[in-house]
Amino acid sequence: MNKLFPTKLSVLLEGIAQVTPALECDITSITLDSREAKAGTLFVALKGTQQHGLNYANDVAKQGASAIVWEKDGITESSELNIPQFEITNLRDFLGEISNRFFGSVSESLNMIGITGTDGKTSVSHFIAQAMNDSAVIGTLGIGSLDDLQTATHTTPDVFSVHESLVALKAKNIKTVAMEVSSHALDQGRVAGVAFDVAVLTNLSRDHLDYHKTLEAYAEAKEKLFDWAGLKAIVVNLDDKFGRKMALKSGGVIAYGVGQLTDYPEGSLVAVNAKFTHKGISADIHFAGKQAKLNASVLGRFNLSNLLAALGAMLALGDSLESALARLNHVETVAGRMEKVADSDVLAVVDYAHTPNALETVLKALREHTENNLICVFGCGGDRDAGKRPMMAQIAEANADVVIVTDDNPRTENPELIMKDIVAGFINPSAAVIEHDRASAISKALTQAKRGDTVLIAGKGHEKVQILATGSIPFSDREHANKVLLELAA
Ligand SMILES: CC(=O)N[C@H]1[C@@H](OP(=O)(O)OP(=O)(O)OC[C@H]2O[C@@H](n3ccc(=O)[nH]c3=O)[C@H](O)[C@@H]2O)O[C@H](CO)[C@@H](O)[C@@H]1O[C@H](C)C(=O)N[C@@H](C)C(=O)N[C@H](CCC(=O)O)C(=O)O
Ligand SMILES: Nc1ncnc2c1ncn2[C@@H]1O[C@H](COP(=O)(O)OP(=O)(O)OP(=O)(O)O)[C@@H](O)[C@H]1O
Ligand SMILES: N[C@H](CCC[C@H](N)C(=O)O)C(=O)O
Ligand SMILES: [Mg+2]
Repeated sequence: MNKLFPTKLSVLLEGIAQVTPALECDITSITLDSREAKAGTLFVALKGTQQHGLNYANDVAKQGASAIVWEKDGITESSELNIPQFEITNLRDFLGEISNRFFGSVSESLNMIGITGTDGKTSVSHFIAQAMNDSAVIGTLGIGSLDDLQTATHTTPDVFSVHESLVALKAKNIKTVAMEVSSHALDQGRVAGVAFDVAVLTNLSRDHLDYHKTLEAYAEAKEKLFDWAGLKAIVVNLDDKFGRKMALKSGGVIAYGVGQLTDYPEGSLVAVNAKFTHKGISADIHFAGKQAKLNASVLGRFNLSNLLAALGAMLALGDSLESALARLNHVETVAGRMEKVADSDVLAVVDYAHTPNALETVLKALREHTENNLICVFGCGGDRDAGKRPMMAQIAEANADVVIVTDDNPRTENPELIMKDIVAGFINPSAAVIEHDRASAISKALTQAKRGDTVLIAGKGHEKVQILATGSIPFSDREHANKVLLELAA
């Protein structure tokens, strides 16, 4: 970010590193990425999972950067440079402070809702943003108010981009930010220094073990959000084991669930008499002795849980049950989440289920909307947790009548080997159809579907590209399915 008024290096690093008058300079931008460094930049070199940012010290110096701070982690010395450089032990611990000094602690003047959980973060954040005035999201589908979303490369951007985005949102008169906080982000300090008011947990199940290695480490990363300094409230899912654990935290807990009122502690946010039709979801909502009606036109049992999470966050920020529900009742399907493709005799749904839990939840939810056969097209991403591949196969086999396995962003991995991992999970591998080409797989599913059947196209949701080792090629599940359905109808 380029600032009109620079910050002195000594101010940015006060108490973190000694900046002598000889080393003093004006900082006008700050980055973790050497490629963005230029005159006036403070380059913050961290040790990552692949390499150390300090490898790029010479580059940033040549690019005219003003100073470097580097994380002293396994590296004992850097090369001679013509710009000031400071080695700092535990540099990651200071990222929040540095961000707030540079960007001006803007999150303190916003209603900040942090949403974490394995599945449902995007859905909950978008439900909140649809229902609240002057709101914005930061997450998988982009950054900004919903009518002005700027695409993002990550669910949670790096720490300086997060703070920079908050400054931009504040300048656009945004008052509430519903922000997805991934486990990677919590582990890497990408939300350091953000003053969250409300922390929301949707659920916790298996994902990202390529990165976190164990479920315990994954859960520990998620838990950080519920111990955040300054939180006013936490909103947690009592239908989830980890949610029940988080509900034991002290202070301002809004705990939600779907079922009978008597199943939950007094004062919980509970949806009873839930009904699911092809038009949507209805339920009676109880909270702290009050009752109101929910009537929303989104599909899938799990979305009732997501709506409760959104409602809980709105209540935590001071909304009344009646007024929050009046607005939540108008929410629309979130792009690529349980999204009906087109009106036809066949219910074709595009959904972003890319974890075992999501796939099972979505297949079970769709079974409630299906008269005859449930056909499932899915694949698994390359360069991502390989352990979930056989699990997803097992779930597809158990919950769908027909399974077609296809490619889903193989990235740098060999699609044949990803397929092999998936197929290993089937009890009866010969019953599954293998079709690497995603367009052909979707065509096969829709062509064989008959009236009363449902086709689930899982894994890529809103995505507009297929990521291959050779680069990305344009591909949209929704567009392709729509085209096939139109051809079949002609
Ligand atoms: C595993 C992971 O999360 N990696 C992220 C992390 O990289 P890293 O710290 O391991 O960095 P590295 O590649 O070892 O490089 C070390 C340092 O050198 C710097 N560098 C690197 C190259 C260069 O030319 N110049 C340079 O300065 C990097 O900025 C970094 O600070 O920090 C980088 C900069 O912020 C991220 O781009 C990168 O995301 C990678 C590409 C990624 O794929 N991340 C995914 C798994 C991810 O973050 N997903 C989550 C969750 C998704 C969800 O479930 O919703 C997300 O929030 O999106
Ligand atoms: N509450 C839920 N419980 C179980 N599965 C869910 C829930 N909400 C959504 N899903 C499933 O997860 C998929 C992804 O939903 P969503 O994009 O909201 O999650 P996310 O947590 O943001 O995912 P990502 O980690 O990719 O950012 C949905 O398409 C659906 O299949
Ligand atoms: N945010 C998730 C998205 C996965 C989407 C799926 N299509 C895949 O590529 O695995 C991740 O980065 O793990
Ligand atoms: Mg998301």
